[in-house]
Amino acid sequence: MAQKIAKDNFRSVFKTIDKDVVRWFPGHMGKGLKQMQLKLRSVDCIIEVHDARIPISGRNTDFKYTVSGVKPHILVLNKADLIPKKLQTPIMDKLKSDYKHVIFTNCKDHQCGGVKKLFPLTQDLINDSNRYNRQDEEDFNLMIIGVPNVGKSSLINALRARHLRKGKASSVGAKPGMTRSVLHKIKMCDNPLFYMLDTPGILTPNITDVEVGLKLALCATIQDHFVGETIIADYLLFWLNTHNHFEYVKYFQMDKPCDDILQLLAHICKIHKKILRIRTPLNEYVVKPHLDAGAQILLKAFRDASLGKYMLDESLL
Ligand SMILES: Nc1nc2c(ncn2[C@@H]2O[C@H](COP(=O)(O)OP(=O)(O)OP(=O)(O)O)[C@@H](O)[C@H]2O)c(=O)[nH]1
Repeated sequence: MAQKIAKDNFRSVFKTIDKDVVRWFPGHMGKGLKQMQLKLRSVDCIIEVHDARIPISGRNTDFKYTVSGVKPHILVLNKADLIPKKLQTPIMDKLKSDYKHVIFTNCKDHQCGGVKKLFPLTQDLINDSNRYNRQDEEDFNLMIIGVPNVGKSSLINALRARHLRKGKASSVGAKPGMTRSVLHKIKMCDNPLFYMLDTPGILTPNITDVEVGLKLALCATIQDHFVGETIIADYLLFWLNTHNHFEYVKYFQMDKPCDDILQLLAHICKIHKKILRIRTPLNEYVVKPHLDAGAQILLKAFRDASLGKYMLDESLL
């Protein structure tokens, strides 16, 4: 009840920023998309990876018209360990008109059922498809696509560990934009002979909806400093409050929920001792909370699920 009363005064709309804040489409992404299109003739199946925390928001719909269409296509929703498991079926139901084949994976766990299922499904879809110019080829080429930082390299490594017992072929990074070398061909499996074309993460060039852009930022598909840690943290607080997820109150040892990001960040700085000492022109020191450091702590707690497992598109199901 206390939470209900507090929430009545909270924001119901997030309206602080300009659309341009979430627009980020570096040159290498445009170049990458063109190179992917050129390689399509030699591809037998497309594996599109997306973040399971935003299964509906932020998928690059350009893929559908440019690199996909006639080829078998599987949507892999990775980082499934970060969302409540019970949401997997409703998500598949919601996506079924766009994607016939959806698999949930957790690349942190090589025994994960989704990683095990992926290649048998790929093989079935290729067998049932028209390979056009590639009918006589004995090897199968897969292309992995997706927006940055959704775990494409991690999935390649997990599949290679499973099918080839090999170590890392693709570098994994916590920051988006790690994979820039365009269209690396990587052996994935001997029998059947599968190769994977690794591609750089490509964001949709026109993020028209600010909330979609902020969800992409919250899931670290856009580098934090392009949007600003405090703005992303503010959106997280807004999202948690509007979806009645108040686990942060206990996690950050607060008395009650709050809707003011500066108040929350100041509190986090206090308990984590993130304080800045600033010298004044009069040679005196003032102390103030290191708000960016507080925002990073809050974002990290969301991203590693310490605050709880959340699926940011839950109201779209
Ligand atoms: N919790 C969790 N984290 C994951 C999973 N898969 C990948 N990660 C993490 O997500 C981050 C990005 O992983 P990458 O594999 O580098 O992602 P990518 O899509 O290749 O990134 P780009 O090269 O930027 O396009 C890393 O910090 C990984 O450890 C997963 O299934 N669960």
